[in-house]
Amino acid sequence: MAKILIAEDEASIRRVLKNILTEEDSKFEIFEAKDGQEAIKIIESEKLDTVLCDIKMPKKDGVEVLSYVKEQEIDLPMIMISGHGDIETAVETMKMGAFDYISKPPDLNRLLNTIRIALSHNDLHQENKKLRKKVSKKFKMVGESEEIDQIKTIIAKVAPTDARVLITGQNGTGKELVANWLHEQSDRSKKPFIEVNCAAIPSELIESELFGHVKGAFTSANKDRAGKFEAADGGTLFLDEIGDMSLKAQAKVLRALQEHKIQRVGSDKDIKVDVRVIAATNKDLKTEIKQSLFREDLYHRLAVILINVPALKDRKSDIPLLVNYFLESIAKQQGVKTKAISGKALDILMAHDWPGNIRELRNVIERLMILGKQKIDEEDMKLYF
Ligand SMILES: Nc1ncnc2c1ncn2[C@@H]1O[C@H](COP(=O)(O)OP(=O)(O)OP(=O)(O)O)[C@@H](O)[C@H]1O
Repeated sequence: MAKILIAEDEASIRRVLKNILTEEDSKFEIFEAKDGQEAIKIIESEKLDTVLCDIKMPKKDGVEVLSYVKEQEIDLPMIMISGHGDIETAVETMKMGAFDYISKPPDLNRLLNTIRIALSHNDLHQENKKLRKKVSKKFKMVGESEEIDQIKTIIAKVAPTDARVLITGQNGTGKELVANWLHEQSDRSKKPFIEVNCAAIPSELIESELFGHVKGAFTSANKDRAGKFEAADGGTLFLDEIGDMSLKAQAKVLRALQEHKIQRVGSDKDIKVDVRVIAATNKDLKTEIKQSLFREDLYHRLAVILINVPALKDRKSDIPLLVNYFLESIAKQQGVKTKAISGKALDILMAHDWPGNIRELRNVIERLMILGKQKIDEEDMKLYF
């Protein structure tokens, strides 16, 4: 069953379009949005097959909705509807990647034809689309604060280059998300993104984990094994919690970065690797360097570009958006109806300092989705604050 969104501010046109579409196929599931903001919400929460999108709309116009779809890399054919005055804009939207545009008043045959083609385009791209959805959903970066905007701008500039990036920030702020975005927006996106959590691997195993080993290198090495550097060849290696890496492993990573070569543990054979390294830490590496716990030369190799992801308490204006996003995404995950939240309950969330940052916020919302009332209120909040 195809899901179609009609984004149009004029109720009468919405009604006409809806009638045309349901007459064409009673199995079409039609969604309606009366402005661009609503359209984006529906695009985020529904697996749509196509959108009929008016160019002139309040709040966010059709061009902004299209930009959103493109920025988020959502594979969704956008059919733009243009009025008299905005044919030129309609042509512009085609350049931006709109699927097609039709003029108002829409010609019935052309409208239905365009929708048919858009839907068959979807069939062809089904597999691809599923993959994309997975990516865009998993890596969605919600937030409109200046801080998040700045991070998105840096990512867009840095991602296509091979520059190494060091991401700093407290736990749960979204460092891994930033690393994922850098990979997804780079030319390496079709190649692997390999993550190593340096804090979770015992120091005696980290070298073998990163560089692999040959049979007999140590007692339990009963066969040759490639490490993460080799696994990430052509792609991106994300070294999370790099501040926890042993000095010995740091020396080896430094060599790998300088020479683009590694050696498996127990072997002196060089293996060439083409890997972009992105590292993250919640530690202050400058202090670690002073205490001789982190190599300064490695720091300079890693921190070509520095991205600091701010704590949630320093960008509280993003909380309402994040709350809505988590309410909807968790509801979808659990296959239940989403919940509303009262103004007072939201005030309580805004007043909290979120030491566990976005991860903590997500957990609280998840619990509220299970235990809270259909409209989450102050009473429900008493469970947590
Ligand atoms: N801007 C955001 N929009 C939506 N979800 C976010 C955002 N930032 C973080 N998240 C979500 O919050 C959780 C924590 O983020 P992430 O794992 O990237 O943080 P981190 O800084 O790498 O944490 P740690 O240092 O503990 O590894 C994840 O589920 C992530 O998807």
